Amino acid sequence: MHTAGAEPAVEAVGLVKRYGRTTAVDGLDLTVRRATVTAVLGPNGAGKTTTIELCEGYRAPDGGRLRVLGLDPVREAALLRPRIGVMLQSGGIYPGVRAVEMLRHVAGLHAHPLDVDALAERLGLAGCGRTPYRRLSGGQKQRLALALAVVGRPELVFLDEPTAGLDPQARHATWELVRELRADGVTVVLTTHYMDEAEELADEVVIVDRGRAIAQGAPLELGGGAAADVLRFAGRPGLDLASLRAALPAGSEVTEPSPGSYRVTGDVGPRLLATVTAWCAQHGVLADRITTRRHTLEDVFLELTGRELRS
Ligand SMILES: Nc1ncnc2c1ncn2[C@@H]1O[C@H](COP(=O)(O)OP(=O)(O)OP(=O)(O)O)[C@@H](O)[C@H]1O
Repeated sequence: MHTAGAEPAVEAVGLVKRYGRTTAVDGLDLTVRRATVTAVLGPNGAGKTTTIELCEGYRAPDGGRLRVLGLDPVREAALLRPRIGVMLQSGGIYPGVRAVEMLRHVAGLHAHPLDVDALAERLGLAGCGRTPYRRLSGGQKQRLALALAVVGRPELVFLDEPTAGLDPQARHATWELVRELRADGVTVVLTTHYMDEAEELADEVVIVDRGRAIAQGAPLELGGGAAADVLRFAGRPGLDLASLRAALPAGSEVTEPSPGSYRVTGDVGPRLLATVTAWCAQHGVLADRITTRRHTLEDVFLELTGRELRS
């Protein structure tokens, strides 16, 4: 439907937003290509929601440059609003209004809306179509907010934590919808705390920390590809890492991100596992909860910031 234009869907350079003495967004750079899914990932308070609200034109930046679909989101809000879909985290909906009525009303404001009944059906809202908004469950409210964001067939959709608190079935229905939007040429920007969500859905992941984008790239590219693996184990705190490091094959690294929790990176295979357990045996350490897995975005975040993503 919408072809990928030359100009990005979102372009932020040195974006700044302050709330009193708190700098929520602190020189953030972000480029979102058209017809892609971009996941903005980061810990609580990193500035994700504020960034999205700036893009939507709900807040005015204190510094930097921001263009959304080539427009200034605040000064050209009247031109931008009809072209974007916004999923609000809460509020903004009259408590007495019925779910499907609301959806029909919003669809009616757009020239080429999606089919309301089909959308309600697939998001599991058909059964509660006559229920007043205030009586909907948290998950139903969330799915309605998603439906409202996309029903007008926008060019660009902002989804703030679209699957937070949803059950697995609703979560997968949401993912499916996001994939279809993308296939239809829609650009999707979503925030999430879930690594698997970012890895499943996103063409591009932006890791935000303390108001800045500290890394951006394709999930696999950021994760270092399948070759970069991690072995984790638990043991007593304060093990002699220098000694363990000396025993490991070249190219490996070991750290203790939190007391008693150890993380070994490198070519994780049977040899590395045997080396670690042999070292533990020699040093009277009962290694517990030994796991090996692919290097994830969570590991990338840890390496970039020295902190766990969810603290
Ligand atoms: N309306 C506001 N007034 C004052 N401070 C705010 C306001 N909104 C956000 N903040 C502060 O700005 C910082 C960034 O918040 P923001 O909600 O953008 O982060 P976030 O990454 O979306 O976090 P979360 O994952 O918890 O939703 C935080 O320190 C927050 O306390």
